[in-house]
Amino acid sequence: MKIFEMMEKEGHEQLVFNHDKTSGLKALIAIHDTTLGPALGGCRMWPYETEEEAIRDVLRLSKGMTYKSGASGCDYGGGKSLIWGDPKKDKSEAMFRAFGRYVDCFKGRFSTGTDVGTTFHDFIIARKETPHVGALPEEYGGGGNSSIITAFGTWKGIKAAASEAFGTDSLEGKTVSVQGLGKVGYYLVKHLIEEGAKVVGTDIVQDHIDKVVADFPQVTIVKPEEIYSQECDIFSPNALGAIINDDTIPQLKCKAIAGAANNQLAEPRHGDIIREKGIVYAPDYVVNAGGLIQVVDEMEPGGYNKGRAYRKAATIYDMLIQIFDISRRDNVPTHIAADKLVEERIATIGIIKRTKK
Ligand SMILES: NC(=O)c1ccc[n+]([C@@H]2O[C@H](COP(=O)([O-])OP(=O)(O)OC[C@H]3O[C@@H](n4cnc5c(N)ncnc54)[C@H](O)[C@@H]3O)[C@@H](O)[C@H]2O)c1
Repeated sequence: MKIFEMMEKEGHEQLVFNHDKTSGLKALIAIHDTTLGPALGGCRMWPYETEEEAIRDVLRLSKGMTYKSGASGCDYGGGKSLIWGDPKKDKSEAMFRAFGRYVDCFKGRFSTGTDVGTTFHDFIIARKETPHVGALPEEYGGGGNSSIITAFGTWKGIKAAASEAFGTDSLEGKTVSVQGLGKVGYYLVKHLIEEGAKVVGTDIVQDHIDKVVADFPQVTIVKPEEIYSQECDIFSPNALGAIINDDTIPQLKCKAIAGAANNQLAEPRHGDIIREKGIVYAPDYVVNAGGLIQVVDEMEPGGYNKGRAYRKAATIYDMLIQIFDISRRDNVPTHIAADKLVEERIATIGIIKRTKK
């Protein structure tokens, strides 16, 4: 494995190995690009089989964060941290304090928070050693449950997709099929119903379905495998990744896709195929940026401000409108247009920063 070659190819700035003998901490911190601002990215804890697998993952995820931060309009770059271990049995106070001290060495050049395998409890501990952690509960100055703002941003994303597909962003009378009625799905359904949309929903957990139906009895529930073929205007994936694939695309009857689930396209070519079918795709990492916007707001001087965070999350709509314009301008699918938007932003802001020096 040639680490420098990999970093050069993908444009990474830094990869730092952190080890603490007392707690057994083995952590990697990757910084991809800091042109727009300090790097931001969650901390994943996972029992990787090999060191190589962990390095590849942290480099890949940190690059993804450059695009996610850039598309959210925030002045942050991309980074990621990773603790090599089993989140079920390897965690300790000492481990997260040691991790916090390593994060602190970056002096704000990198900030982190929860991801797969870590929870806010871990970062309440790390916070004792560094201020550069976010995604904290309200009583610790954070924004609390990020699913609520993610659902708000997703609703704005659905409206932007509707505007592109139907020439109006009103969802009144439109049918939206929602896959996944979990933490984000529940609050998304609330926004949709309040706007007068017809909602078709599905989940694999009966308790999650029951909660939605109890509060919004007008929602029609279908079996999980039936969600793709629903007669609807918009399909909103809020459960799993890779659900836009060779099996599901022929079933789709929608005119737009917009949802919070990460990595919805099984492969990039599926973005081209849905475009050819005339379906507007709102890129997932733009639609689901609400949680990231909340974490960024926690880092503002004076701390988290809910009104400001929601105003910022509402601009997910404007970002998507720009992406649809680039898609038309350059005749490319929207997932490519989203990457272009970020790359153009990095190029122009990079020049402005040089001019000011
Ligand atoms: N919560 C956030 O702030 C946030 C931020 C960015 C992205 N996301 C992404 O949004 C998606 C939803 O996040 P969440 O926090 O609501 O997670 P969640 O686990 O609370 O909800 C996911 C729901 O999908 C259901 N589900 C799983 N497999 C399914 C299937 N085959 N068919 C139908 N339903 C199925 C689950 O039972 C669950 O109710 C995830 O992909 C997540 O990565 C979430």
